[in-house]
Amino acid sequence: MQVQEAGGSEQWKRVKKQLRAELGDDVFTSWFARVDLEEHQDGTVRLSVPTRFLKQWIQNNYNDQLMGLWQRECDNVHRIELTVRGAIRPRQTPIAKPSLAAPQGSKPAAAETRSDALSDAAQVTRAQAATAALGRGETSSDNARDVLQGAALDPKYTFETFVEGESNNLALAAARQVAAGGAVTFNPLYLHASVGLGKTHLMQAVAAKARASGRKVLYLTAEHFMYKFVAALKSQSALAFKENLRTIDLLLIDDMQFLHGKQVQQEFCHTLNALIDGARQVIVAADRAPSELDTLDDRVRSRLSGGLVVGIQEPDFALRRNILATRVDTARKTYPQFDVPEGVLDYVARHVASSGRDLEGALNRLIAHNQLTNQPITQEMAEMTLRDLVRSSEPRRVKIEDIQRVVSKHYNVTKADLLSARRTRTIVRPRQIAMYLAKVMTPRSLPEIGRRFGNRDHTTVLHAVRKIEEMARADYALAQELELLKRMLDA
Ligand SMILES: Nc1ncnc2c1ncn2[C@@H]1O[C@H](COP(=O)(O)OP(=O)(O)OP(=O)(O)O)[C@@H](O)[C@H]1O
Repeated sequence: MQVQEAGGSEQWKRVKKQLRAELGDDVFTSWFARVDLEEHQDGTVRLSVPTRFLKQWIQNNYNDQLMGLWQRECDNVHRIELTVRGAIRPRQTPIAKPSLAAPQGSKPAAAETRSDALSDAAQVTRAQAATAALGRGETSSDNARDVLQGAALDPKYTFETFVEGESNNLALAAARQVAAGGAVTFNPLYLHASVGLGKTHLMQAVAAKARASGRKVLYLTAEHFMYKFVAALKSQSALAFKENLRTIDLLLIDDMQFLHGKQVQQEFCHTLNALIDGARQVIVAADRAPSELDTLDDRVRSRLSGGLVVGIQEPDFALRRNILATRVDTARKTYPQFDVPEGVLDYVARHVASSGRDLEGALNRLIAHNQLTNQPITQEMAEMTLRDLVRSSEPRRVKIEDIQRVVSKHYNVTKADLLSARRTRTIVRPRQIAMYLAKVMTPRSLPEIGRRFGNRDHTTVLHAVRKIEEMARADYALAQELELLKRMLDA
């Protein structure tokens, strides 16, 4: 057996110096400040760390880097071994005297056994106590513990109040399954949608349900996560922060698009890996698909895409109408006299088309108007009260004539064909598309659109709008074509 190579501590010093240069002070301090060299013998470098968590973390995330740096120092190194120091073992001088060198594995094995007898919770407490004992003060351990508190949940956001529609049914089903617990199947679950389409509502519904069933849940926005992480780094309690995160059963990160900063992303990725590898559930929500999160590091993006990615589309008329009806029912619990005629609900659902948030805003405005003026809610009152909202939700100021011109040119039919009663397929489809575009791109009502398309009934227009919405959901090429037409009209 080869005895301890002289100069190991010098080598370890250089390895640490290089690690610090490569990782930066903050990351180096949070992971490597408490790593000691125990032995360097027979090509094996034995390092010790204070907790099992730290051992696993370094093994999972920094093993190759450590190996590379050691091999630069000494090319016979072929193995890095990490062991957990016992809680009360006095710190040893890194290099044992040659005559005292223990047989390979004997001491670390004992240390490991002692440490394994301690629960994870005890280790976390110990890490925090150690941090405090190092004179880093109350704030560091407070910060670390504080991470588990997460952001407050809005009691309104439950599965019961979430309205299902074609644009969100897959996301809802996945969220329900995750909330129910059991075997972890989609991990991470990644929900994406543009603003106000119900991501936060669904995330919080999952969090509330999982928490009620006794699971340890942490719901944070990405900004919140960054803030906590940076605060932990500043107070030098990053290790306890990460150890605490590791005890979570379900981690939910909202508004992922706001996660910035290389170091924070790196740490988030490590946390993600640790949780997923430990079969803990992670749910992430963002305003776009992972592939479009261009501020994110490739590794984070790829890990995020590795579970189930589900988009929530814009609500169709039926869903908007149902969301409104549900909201009216809820409002009636507080204002029993609140009454919204069906026609007004249709009007709001048709004209406030962009998101759940806008629908809610529109309804709140009707309630306020009704309460403050005692005026009943009528079509006229709604049109007046929601004037600016309807106008601002009009995506663009496009004229029906422009739509007819662009569509007829694109599909090679005449405008007269579009307005005619002819029912050949080559004319029916472009006509329906033109009516659909008139609905989504102009503020015109269905009867008015009908009139402008050869005096058709408003139900014919409604049928065309639904038909095209339905086809575009199933047919990606058609959805693309509609986008193209919209862009041409928008130019
Ligand atoms: N399907 C739905 N059923 C009931 N309410 C909904 C639905 N979709 C959206 N909402 C409501 O619309 C509002 C906005 O939704 P939410 O905050 O969840 O959107 P978001 O996608 O997280 O948007 P942002 O990215 O802007 O945060 C909330 O009040 C929510 O309850």
